[in-house]
Amino acid sequence: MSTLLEVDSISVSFDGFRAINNLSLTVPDTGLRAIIGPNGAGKTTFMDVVTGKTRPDSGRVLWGDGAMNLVGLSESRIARLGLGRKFQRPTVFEAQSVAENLDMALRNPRNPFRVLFAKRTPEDRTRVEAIAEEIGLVSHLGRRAGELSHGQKQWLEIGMLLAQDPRLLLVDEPAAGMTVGEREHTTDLLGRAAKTRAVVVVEHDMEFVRRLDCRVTVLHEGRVLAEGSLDHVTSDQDVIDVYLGR
Ligand SMILES: Nc1ncnc2c1ncn2[C@@H]1O[C@H](COP(=O)(O)OP(=O)(O)OP(=O)(O)O)[C@@H](O)[C@H]1O
Repeated sequence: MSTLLEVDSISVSFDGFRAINNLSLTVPDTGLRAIIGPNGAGKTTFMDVVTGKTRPDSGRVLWGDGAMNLVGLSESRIARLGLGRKFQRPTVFEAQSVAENLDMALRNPRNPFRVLFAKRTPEDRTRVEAIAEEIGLVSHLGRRAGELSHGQKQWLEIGMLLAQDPRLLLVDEPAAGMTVGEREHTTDLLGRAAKTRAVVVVEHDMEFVRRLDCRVTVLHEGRVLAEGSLDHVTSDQDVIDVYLGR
């Protein structure tokens, strides 16, 4: 395993308030990582910096074998390098079928001419089915996305990101609003996706993080408070104090 992403000493201030304070962390090229932290810990700002939405005041975000610095690159350029971001709310094309949503995602990113001129090839169809299988929606391929449950829409959107074959998938609170069964399915799905790429899950829900069974980074006031297994970080006195609001 080698390092895919290295966040090196980044700081972000909003009107003099330090949302991220000299934060450093590394993400290997495969496997799951959870980032947790109380409200205002800087989780969203962290994702915004990595994806190019927010430019840090200082620090570097290094990517891939060549340690390319992503700071200053546009969001679309960073996405094309292989960084996919799943926002909290599902954004799928509700009027289109599950298959059409996956198909569009498959054709969309790298080559716009392909989207304009290409017919759907047998390979595309096979790939759509493989992704539907992976996200557990193979029996729903013909359904309109708008008819899916909240959890199914989230899986579809994850599938649309997987169609673009990202090297890193950043997922914001995937378990929010899901039933227990949907959460289990989501854990399995993310675990499978992380076998061949890095998956970083930003989450509030400790139970969900426990099921992910992965290394956890706890953020607080814009810095890393603790890192390790969930058992390790939840027995850390600083983490206990922060979570109990002491
Ligand atoms: N655009 C902004 N302008 C001013 N302050 C901001 C801005 N964005 C974030 N902040 C502040 O920076 C801090 C970190 O916010 P951030 O949204 O990154 O935390 P978070 O861990 O994602 O919190 P939550 O779990 O509530 O979403 C907070 O105190 C927040 O109020």
